[in-house]
Amino acid sequence: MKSRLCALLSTVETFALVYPNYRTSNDFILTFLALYIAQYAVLAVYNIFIYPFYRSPLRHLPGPKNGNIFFGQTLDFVKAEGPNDLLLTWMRQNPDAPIIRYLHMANSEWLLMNSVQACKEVLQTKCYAFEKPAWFRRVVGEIAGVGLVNTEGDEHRVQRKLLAGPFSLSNIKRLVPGFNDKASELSARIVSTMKENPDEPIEVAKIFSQTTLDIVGRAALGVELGSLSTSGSNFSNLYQCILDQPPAGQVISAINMFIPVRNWLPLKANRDFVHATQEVRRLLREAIRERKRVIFGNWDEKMVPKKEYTEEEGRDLLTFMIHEKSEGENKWSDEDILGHLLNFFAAGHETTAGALTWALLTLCLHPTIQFRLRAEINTQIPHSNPPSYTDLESLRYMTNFIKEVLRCYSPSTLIPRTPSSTLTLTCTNPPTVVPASTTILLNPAILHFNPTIWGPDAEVFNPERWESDHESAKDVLGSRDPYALEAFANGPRICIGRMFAMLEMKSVLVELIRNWEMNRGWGRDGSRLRDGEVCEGGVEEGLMGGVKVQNFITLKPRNGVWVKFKKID
Ligand code: HEM
Repeated sequence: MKSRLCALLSTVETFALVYPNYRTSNDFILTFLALYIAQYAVLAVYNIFIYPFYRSPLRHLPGPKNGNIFFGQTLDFVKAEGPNDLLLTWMRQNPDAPIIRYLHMANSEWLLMNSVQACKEVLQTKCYAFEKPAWFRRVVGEIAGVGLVNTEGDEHRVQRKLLAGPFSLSNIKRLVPGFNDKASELSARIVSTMKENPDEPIEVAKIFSQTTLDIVGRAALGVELGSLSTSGSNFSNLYQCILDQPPAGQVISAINMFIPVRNWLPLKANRDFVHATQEVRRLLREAIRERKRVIFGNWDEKMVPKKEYTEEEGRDLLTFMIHEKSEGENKWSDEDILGHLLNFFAAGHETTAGALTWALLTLCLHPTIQFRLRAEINTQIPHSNPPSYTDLESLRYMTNFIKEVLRCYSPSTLIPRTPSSTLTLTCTNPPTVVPASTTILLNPAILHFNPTIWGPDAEVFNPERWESDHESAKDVLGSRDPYALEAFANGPRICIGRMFAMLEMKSVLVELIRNWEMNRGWGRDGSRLRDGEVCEGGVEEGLMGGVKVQNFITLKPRNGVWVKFKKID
């Protein structure tokens, strides 16, 4: 926009200045370039140093005023310990402000939605007036491809409606035996690891990541990826390379958000990342082609799908998509299907693994909660068989526990949007006019820890707050609003896999809590305890118990979470 305006102005001015005394075409080119550069520089100075401080309609909103003269708060974000730290500080300074404004790179304005009403307006009432920003689409697109996560407007509505089928409750219920199988495999993995070192703690973030990758693999592709059982499985190695980048890779990814450097930077960290994303795509393309061949048989024959892939009961997501969208006017290409598969893998695996990791951290920090969950499981599911869907749904305290984990440790930290044209947000008084392309940020943690929504104990882990008759419920009515829990976002773009994730987490936790007593295997600084060492910890350690988080786009432990397992006879 800026460059087009400058080009237009410079062309008009060049004609006005050069045409009356025209000598050579060089006069035109040089004059145009000089005018263009000068005007671009003036406009840039205005946008960076004048507009945000003296002209912007957003400049009166509350928020930090101590940013760098050019980078705004960007450097503070880079230096922060974790992804939520700065945002939480601003929320604590302005708990009642529906919107907090801060400045990013080149003093671009960002608005943080800090009330239930503000989030509702962005995610529900005006959902389709907002889009995901270009930089976010670029970052997510590298990992999650182009599918539901990245589409907008009517296209999103149509895709969402179609995918609602495989993600419906009746379909998700069928996946419970698969979740249980993987949960038992996880237990077996703990047993085998303990055979080598019976008293050593085990790092759980990695094994949860392998477990959830296998679960999505089975649900999406109908295949066994073997991440949990085979150390060094190809698929899990590739995802590890994509999601667990070395520091150099993380810096490149951060730069790539704003300046697209990915395709030409000849550094090893970058080459490894690019190779891994391409290899995942190649494997999935192969899976799509192979499945089409199996479903439709030889292309020369009449296209009769094989029976096992047409029956509702047996369909995984890939089969569903091929079957529903291989014909008709708006049929999906292999690349469309690939985009959705990448979405499911990226959106459904690290998030759930993160939530399970934090769940284990809290079980170690609160032995009484662990005890109560075990008692509930033993009462509600007295048989030792794997739990059915009904068994899992009967666990009320477990449901509250998982909701509280998602509240206190939301794996997603970044839900950004941008208005496609100037619009007004009515959650403030007076209403706030938001210019097109301003970045709007929803961060679940700032909503989840806001004392005006959750009460004075907002930063305390307490599953009981989810009980309908809990004593504080009447005082903190805001917490009863469905929009007060933002871990899965809300509105028409709410996480399509939330029922999948809830059942998957319950299945894994039932297996672990039933069979294992779990204790803290990390010290006060979050590092692994060595043989015989114990750490008592204490309340002053707060929600994290000394475990440090990575400054990343999901909430991840920096050095893992170390847990000591003891088999229950
Ligand atoms: C604890 C686990 C999970 C959490 C915390 C989580 C969180 C989220 C959030 C916050 C969004 C909204 C993002 C946005 O609008 O910018 C989202 C969307 C999405 N999630 Fe999840 N998710 C989880 C599990 C899953 C699973 C298991 C799957 C699939 C197997 C999945 C698939 C998706 C997809 C496809 C979208 C895009 C929906 C749309 O735009 O319509 N998620 N998730």
